[in-house]
Amino acid sequence: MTEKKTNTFTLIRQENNIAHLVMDVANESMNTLKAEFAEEIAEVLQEIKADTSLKGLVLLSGKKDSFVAGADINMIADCQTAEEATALSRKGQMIFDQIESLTIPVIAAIDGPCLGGGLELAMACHERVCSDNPKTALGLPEVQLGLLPGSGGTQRLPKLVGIQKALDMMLTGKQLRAKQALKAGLVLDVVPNTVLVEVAEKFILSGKVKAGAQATKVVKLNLVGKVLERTPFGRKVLFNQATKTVLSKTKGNYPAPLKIIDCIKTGVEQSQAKGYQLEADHFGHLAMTDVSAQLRQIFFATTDMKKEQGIEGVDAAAIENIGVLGGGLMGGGIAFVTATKAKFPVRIKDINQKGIHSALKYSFDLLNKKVKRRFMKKSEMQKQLSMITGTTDYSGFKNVDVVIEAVFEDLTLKQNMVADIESHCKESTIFASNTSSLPIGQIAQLAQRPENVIGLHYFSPVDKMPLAEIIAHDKTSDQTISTTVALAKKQGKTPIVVKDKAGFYVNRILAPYMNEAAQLLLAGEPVEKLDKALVKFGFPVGPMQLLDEVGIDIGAKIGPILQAELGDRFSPPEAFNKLIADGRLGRKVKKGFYQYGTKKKLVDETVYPLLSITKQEKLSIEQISLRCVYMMLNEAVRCLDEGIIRNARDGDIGAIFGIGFPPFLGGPFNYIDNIGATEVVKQMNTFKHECGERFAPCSKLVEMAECNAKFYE
Ligand SMILES: C[C@H](O)CC(=O)SCCNC(=O)CCNC(=O)[C@H](O)C(C)(C)COP(=O)(O)OP(=O)(O)OC[C@H]1O[C@@H](n2cnc3c(N)ncnc32)[C@H](O)[C@@H]1OP(=O)(O)O
Repeated sequence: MTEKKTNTFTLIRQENNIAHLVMDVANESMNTLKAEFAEEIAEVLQEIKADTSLKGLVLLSGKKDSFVAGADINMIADCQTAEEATALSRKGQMIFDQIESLTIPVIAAIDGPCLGGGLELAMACHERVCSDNPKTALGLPEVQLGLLPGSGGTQRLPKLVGIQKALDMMLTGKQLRAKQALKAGLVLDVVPNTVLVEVAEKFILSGKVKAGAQATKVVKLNLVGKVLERTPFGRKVLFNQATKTVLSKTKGNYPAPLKIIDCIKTGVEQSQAKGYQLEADHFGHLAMTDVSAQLRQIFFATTDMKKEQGIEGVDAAAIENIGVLGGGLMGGGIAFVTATKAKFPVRIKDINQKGIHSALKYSFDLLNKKVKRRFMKKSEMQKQLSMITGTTDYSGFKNVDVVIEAVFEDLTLKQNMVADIESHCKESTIFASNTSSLPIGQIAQLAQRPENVIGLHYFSPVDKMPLAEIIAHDKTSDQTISTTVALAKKQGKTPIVVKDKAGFYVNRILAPYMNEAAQLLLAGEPVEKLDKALVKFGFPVGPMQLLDEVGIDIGAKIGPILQAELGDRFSPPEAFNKLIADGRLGRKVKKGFYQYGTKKKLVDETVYPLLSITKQEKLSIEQISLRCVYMMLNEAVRCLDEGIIRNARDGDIGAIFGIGFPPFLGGPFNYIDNIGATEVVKQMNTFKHECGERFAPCSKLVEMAECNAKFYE
């Protein structure tokens, strides 16, 4: 065995004349691709080419459980000009071309994440094989950073999996698990990681991997697929449809998806060389956009947040068993993420069997979907379901470490639950309330061990929404905070620690925005126009639809609580009581601002006479969105000023992950920084003059405007 070593790569020649090229970036937990590797790779390739007795090459990672997480995002963020970023892309393309043009068979042995530039590298190899490690994932997530695959990915992926699948992967950034990658034809086989390299070698020795095979690979397609991908007319339909879908989803706010389509189309219809050129040019341009800068910022922020403990220096207590009180929609969702993501056994208590069944059904339905799609084996589903059990008394609660309460929003009921848990569980058991509006301090008021009481506020649907608010009251212990943060992270959530004041952070900034939309409706602006305005601005749904989804009664219940503690800008419009009296509670009763049961989404026009509204369109879409959004911005700044959130970063991530604040704007604080506090204050004063005192900019914002300050320096 001979060896050649550079900083990052080790080339080890095996006795069977196959060489292993091991990538291991020094001092980093994961491999990422950097421009400076070009010289190291050139050196290694020269060595490989010089050895004429080599039969093949296996490319693998020296890191445990991870292959290559893509190009180094810091390196892209450091580019000062589009030309610089284009040059980076060109360099990547050229290096990968050199790997592809090796005359010995090259196979990538993938264990763990193989993303972005990492997958582009693997696709430049002549074949790929991956492990069945649950961490193995193959994808091109560049679009989520406002970029496109810039090292040949837009050209190679369509050749390997077909145009439709490649469009789907690149436009959504979705990652394929091992089995999905096999089904898509992206890998030759899926094997346990203990034999991964051995199998890769066997593929070379058996002749299954051939140098130059990429060029002749024919993707398996059904008849419709052949018509769509292999005829000019079919491809025209395909690309037009993809463009239409992108525009309807992005409302023109995200430039990367259209550029991705452009690159694929150019490569397929013209030539690979033109495709490469366009890919590099578009990559350079996209890297310089504000959209990409904001999306990269979100990546950096969430990576930092993964490391935070809740309270610095205070370790979380060990947890093994979780209890959930209430088997409703929230309780069911919490049990699901606890059992399937955190992998803790869950004991659900409800007052009746029906509640327990509905919680179990929640998990069954979600897991069964995976089984039906063949993403999961039935035995695995059964194993996961067996982690969730139910009771109508407190049997099985003696050993739970954390109890998450998800019962009705009733203070006395919740205080009784605290007392129950204190008498049925261990002294150390944490009581975490999923309340969305009641102060945690009041829930803990009668507690014997208030230090164990905390808020853990999830968003619906729990299995999808990534945020959790962790609310400490005055007496919550530091260890309770760190333990709850650790639990939320294990459940797959991004937690933010917030102060115990009405509405916490997310609902507090949402309420004035929703109220403003209600004011606009009462002034005659049509329901669908309000929703269209905010969707165009970048929210996933508009305020009227959101009210229908959440429940008009829920909004009405939270409003007065916020008003009592925070003032009149939170007073919900009185006219909305008529909606509740009319039984118009939203989607759950199939009666709200919209009609339900119709094919097309239609406004229920009877809502106008019910609220004594005469429709009259006075404002533009832009004016509508600004009025709603500026109310939210102002409240977010107040939250920062009052210490409700710890910093602007938490406020931005909270708004994006909890409400769907447009990610491309980077969250309320990044957005204000971009517009400039002075400009925001000026606009708010204009609104104040036109619409009333509720638009008065808060003192912190005024102060920032005066000294031209930013939240992020
Ligand atoms: C030209 C090309 O086409 C352009 C590109 O490739 S752009 C990059 C595309 N790749 C991506 O978007 C993947 C980004 N990374 C991820 O999604 C996640 O890190 C992951 C799924 C790979 C792993 O997640 P997880 O196990 O939770 O680990 P996580 O804490 O996020 O990351 C571990 C470390 O790797 C770093 N890292 C991961 N991917 C990185 C990347 N692409 N660039 C820079 N750093 C990266 C993280 O910053 C973190 O660093 P730290 O230890 O110093 O804090």
